[in-house]
Amino acid sequence: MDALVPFAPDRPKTRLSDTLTPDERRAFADAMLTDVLAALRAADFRPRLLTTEATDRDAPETVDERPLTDAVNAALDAHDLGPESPLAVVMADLALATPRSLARLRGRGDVVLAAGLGGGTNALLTRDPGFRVDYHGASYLDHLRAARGAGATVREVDSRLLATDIDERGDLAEVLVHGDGAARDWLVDVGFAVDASGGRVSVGRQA
Ligand SMILES: Nc1nc2c(ncn2[C@@H]2O[C@H](COP(=O)(O)OP(=O)(O)OP(=O)(O)O)[C@@H](O)[C@H]2O)c(=O)[nH]1
Ligand SMILES: C[C@H](OP(=O)(O)O)C(=O)O
Repeated sequence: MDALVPFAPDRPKTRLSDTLTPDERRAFADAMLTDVLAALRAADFRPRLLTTEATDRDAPETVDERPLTDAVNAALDAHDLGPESPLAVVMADLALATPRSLARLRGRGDVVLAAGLGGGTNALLTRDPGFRVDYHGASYLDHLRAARGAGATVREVDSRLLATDIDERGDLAEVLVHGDGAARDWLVDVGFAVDASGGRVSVGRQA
């Protein structure tokens, strides 16, 4: 089963600008991508990168410089969607995604949606030839509406691991606490650690 992984390596993770330098943000985004590709493969998906610039990854890739929604919809146009040929779309910043959580995308339903915290759509799978995406904003609600409007049956996947996209400084604590892959290793290597000294969990960095 094919899984499209959108990836924008040129200026990634701008919401982490207060915490990581541009080079570090690129390296961290790359480490998260490593984890997502590994988890997809372990869940028997065939990952395919949809990237804004060429990468040297060992995965097939389409380079498309258009904004996210246009690029994903072009990939949906090009895929012969149907019950026997679904396409998943899984974001590259799901550092906690496990094979088991990703496998839930295969559930029944013409359109299967895994929400992100904050209203986004971190992962989906469609078998419906008429469904198209509209990312950013409350895209989860937009996707629910679009799928129902197209007469598709919808299944929602309620998964903490898929809901946790890593966008902001506070999200790094989730990676340090729950992650066990390249993204967590990268954070530890550059000096990040969980700081629970104030009774609440945050992240600190050693100089
Ligand atoms: N192909 C493609 N992927 C994108 C684009 N914008 C974002 N992505 C990817 O889509 C996923 C979700 O991205 P966001 O969290 O919205 O954006 P981001 O660039 O990672 O982070 P911010 O700059 O903080 O918004 C990540 O896997 C990004 O790499 C785009 O224009 N084209
Ligand atoms: C791609 C976008 O991600 P967010 O900007 O919500 O992290 C969305 O899920 O619509």
